[in-house]
Amino acid sequence: MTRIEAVRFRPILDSRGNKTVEAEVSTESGGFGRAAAPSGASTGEYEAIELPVDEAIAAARERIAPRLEGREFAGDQRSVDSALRAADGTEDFSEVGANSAVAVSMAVAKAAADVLGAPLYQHLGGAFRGRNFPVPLGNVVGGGEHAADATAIQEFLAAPVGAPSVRQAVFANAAVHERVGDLLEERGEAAAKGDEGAWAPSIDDATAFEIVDEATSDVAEEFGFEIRIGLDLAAAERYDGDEYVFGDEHRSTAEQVDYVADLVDEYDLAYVEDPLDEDDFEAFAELTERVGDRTLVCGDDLFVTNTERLQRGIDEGAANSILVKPNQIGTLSEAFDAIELASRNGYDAVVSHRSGETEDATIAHLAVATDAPFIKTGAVGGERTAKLNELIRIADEA
Ligand SMILES: C=C(OP(=O)(O)O)C(=O)O
Ligand SMILES: [Mg+2]
Repeated sequence: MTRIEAVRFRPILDSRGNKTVEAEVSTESGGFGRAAAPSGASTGEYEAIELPVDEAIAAARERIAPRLEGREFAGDQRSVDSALRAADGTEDFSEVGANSAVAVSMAVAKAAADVLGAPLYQHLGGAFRGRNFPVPLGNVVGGGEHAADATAIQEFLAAPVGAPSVRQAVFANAAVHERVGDLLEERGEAAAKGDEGAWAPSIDDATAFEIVDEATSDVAEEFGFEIRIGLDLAAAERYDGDEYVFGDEHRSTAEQVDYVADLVDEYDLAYVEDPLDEDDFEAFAELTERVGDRTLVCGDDLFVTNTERLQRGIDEGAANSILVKPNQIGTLSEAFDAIELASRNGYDAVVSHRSGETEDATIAHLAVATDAPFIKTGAVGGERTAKLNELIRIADEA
């Protein structure tokens, strides 16, 4: 296995036009990997810390590069990720920035795959991976922290659970997105797009449900397989410490549980992410008890890809699914650990993009490498299709 020779950093643009960290890793044998950190807008309180980009890069040059260059082997991802932890020395990567750490962690994995001459998913997951593909959850209408003056619920997702292939699932989500656009136009609702490429019309959540329900039914009929609806309520952003405030609606915690449980039944939801506040394991557990047999109750801000928080959730029955965002925790090894802990305990992992993204397609490989049952990475837009098209390519070649 080959030693890391050099680690370089530069600021590049993300999809919101903000600066983000790109890392490049080269190995003594000529292997090369490049990766970039994504960035959230509706970030969880317990996520690893994203530092201002120039600060993160300066810290990484000073603290990360010397610990890896000439010392670590590219193929030994766990040792590399431990070195990143040691270079930082905090629990939350607040010294070097989770943005620097995750960019390096992913770039090292790509360099190691390059050395092997194997696709990244195979380096990460082994020779027997590449047969199963995640169901892509496609954001078709949204607001919340991702768009101003749009729906209160952050993401309305198409969930093509009946698709016979990942390619058909990806195309179906794009078709739902297009159909939603047509329906909005028919209603005279001019709509811009939010950060993830979803339509961001100035309509209330009830109207969005009508439109997404119609669009998913139309496209399901056209494609000939089942397409359900999922949601990311991003409820921590809507909880004021006393009530949930979604548009004009104010709800107590008990009312929020009732509201989401009713939505699950009314719209046959396949998936509800962050339906409740990130500190309220108990209310999560109550909702999961009520609807967990027929829908995925997924923790994003609740778990922040952190195995300690996930273990607490498992112990308390708080959910049955976890969102996995490598930059929430800072290393690929720890994202892997979260997925493994989840699957050992019957939790479905949903590997996820962030609202601020780049062309980096690592998460597509991560999902295939871990046999994750779902991936959430938008429906349209170049930084989203980078991952979706990568899935199609992997499926083609695998
Ligand atoms: C992808 C999401 O958004 P962000 O990256 O803004 O946290 C999410 O909340 O699931
Ligand atoms: Mg979320």
